[in-house]
Amino acid sequence: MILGKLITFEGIDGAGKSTHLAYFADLVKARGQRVIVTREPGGTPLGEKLRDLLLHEKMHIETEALLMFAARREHLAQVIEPALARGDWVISDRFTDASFAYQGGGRKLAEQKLVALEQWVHPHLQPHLTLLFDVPLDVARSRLDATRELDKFEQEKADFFAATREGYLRRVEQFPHRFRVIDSTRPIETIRQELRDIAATL
Ligand SMILES: Nc1ncnc2c1ncn2[C@@H]1O[C@H](COP(=O)(O)OP(=O)(O)O)[C@@H](O)[C@H]1O
Ligand SMILES: Cc1cn([C@H]2C[C@H](O)[C@@H](COP(=O)(O)OP(=O)(O)O)O2)c(=O)[nH]c1=O
Repeated sequence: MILGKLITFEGIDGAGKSTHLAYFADLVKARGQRVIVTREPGGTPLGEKLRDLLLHEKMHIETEALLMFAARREHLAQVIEPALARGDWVISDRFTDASFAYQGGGRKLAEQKLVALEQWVHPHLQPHLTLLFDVPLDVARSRLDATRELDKFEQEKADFFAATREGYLRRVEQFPHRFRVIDSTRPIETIRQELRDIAATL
């Protein structure tokens, strides 16, 4: 049974979603809600091992998609489903929309294969709310370059990220009721104000 809510954060690398995750979790906690903050790929000991492989090893695109969903299956079983059944809220740094955007959009894996995996791994569960942090590619790239050592995905070329961003925007068109697109080119404080407004409506 689902008593809690699943809220997911999405966006291309460098869009700014990690910057806002803890802030948003605190807003929800301040409303008296128990909150679990987690991430994908990862969120469990096995999932974190799979994350390490996914972010650093070269592999076939279908292997990549299958491992993303394998990590997700474990995450659902160990963390997300028990939390939602307790009535806790789960805020996840990425979930299945990332597979549609990165493996579907970026890597061009057939969408029907991803739909089949989604049907297998979580036929009934969808996020209650998904915040998509959206920025043009050049903004995301300059933010990434400024800060960190790049993993396998972050080393991809601009056309990969253009296709990934398009993949996310297609998901918004398909499921407009659960997405909020955040214009992440604005200053952090302006985005925080929008997050406060969103948290107040939950
Ligand atoms: N609205 C913003 N304006 C300016 N810089 C930002 C903004 N949001 C995030 N950043 C910076 O961009 C970089 C990438 O942000 P991060 O949250 O790690 O991205 P993501 O988790 O989406 O990959 C960080 O250095 C962060 O401080
Ligand atoms: C969940 C998920 C992530 N990814 C990718 C997107 C990211 O490039 C990478 C890890 O995500 P993320 O945790 O956002 O990386 P970082 O902490 O470095 O910002 O995994 C997929 O390709 N498919 C998926 O289903």
